[in-house]
Amino acid sequence: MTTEDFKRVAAEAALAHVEPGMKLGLGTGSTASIFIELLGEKVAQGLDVVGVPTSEATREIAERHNIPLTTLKDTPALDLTVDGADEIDPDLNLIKGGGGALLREKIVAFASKRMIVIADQSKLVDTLGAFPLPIEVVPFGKEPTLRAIRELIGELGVEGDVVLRRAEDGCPVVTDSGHVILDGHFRKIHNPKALAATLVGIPGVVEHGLFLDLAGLAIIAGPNGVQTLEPRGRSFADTARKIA
Ligand SMILES: O=C[C@H](O)[C@H](O)[C@H](O)COP(=O)(O)O
Repeated sequence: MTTEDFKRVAAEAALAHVEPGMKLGLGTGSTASIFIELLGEKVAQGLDVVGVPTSEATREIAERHNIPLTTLKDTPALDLTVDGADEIDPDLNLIKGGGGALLREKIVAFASKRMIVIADQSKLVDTLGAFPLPIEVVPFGKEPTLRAIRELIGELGVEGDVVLRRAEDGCPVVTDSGHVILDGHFRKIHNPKALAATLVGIPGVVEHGLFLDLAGLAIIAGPNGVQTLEPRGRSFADTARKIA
């Protein structure tokens, strides 16, 4: 089986958690896209759900599969978000944003009672950080923002450089919300909470790709089949967030 097959197996397993009437957060990326495609098949068979896309790319995919969509304005509280990740640690802390959708992904996950992360086994890590950490910043003043990030993470003892993400044509990648992305090549993030707190305190930083205490269940597929992981010491049921 290929990585694509594993992604499909994980996405299929996540479908079992979708119930009629649910309001869903629809993730972004290749794994989430497979989930959306499979969800579309269920919708075609009569499943009644509504979704909030986490990116314009996901909106297009969901529309193509005739999944009814809503907005956080009309539907501010969601039942479940299903999304992929770039890295997943044993506490189900995540790095997300490899595709640049981290801001909307985090807003949607935070508006959801529960979040399931789906992935192939290669995304499991002991310590986050081998995947560059995306940091979404306002274009205005991105140079001093970058300098401040370098300086303050240095004080935290986090090593590695932070670089502006560019597209193939050399231009900065611009997110759906009109921001740019800095990628932090930290190799190992030993204290994700401290790093997250430092980053959000820097003017110009809109969001970062550390998703801490958001995922309640990881569905991981690999050569040995599907494994489900819960955050250490908590069951998926306990992770339900109290939202309006
Ligand atoms: O911005 C992109 C998202 O955070 C994706 O969920 C993440 O990059 C994983 O994508 P994929 O399933 O394609 O590996």
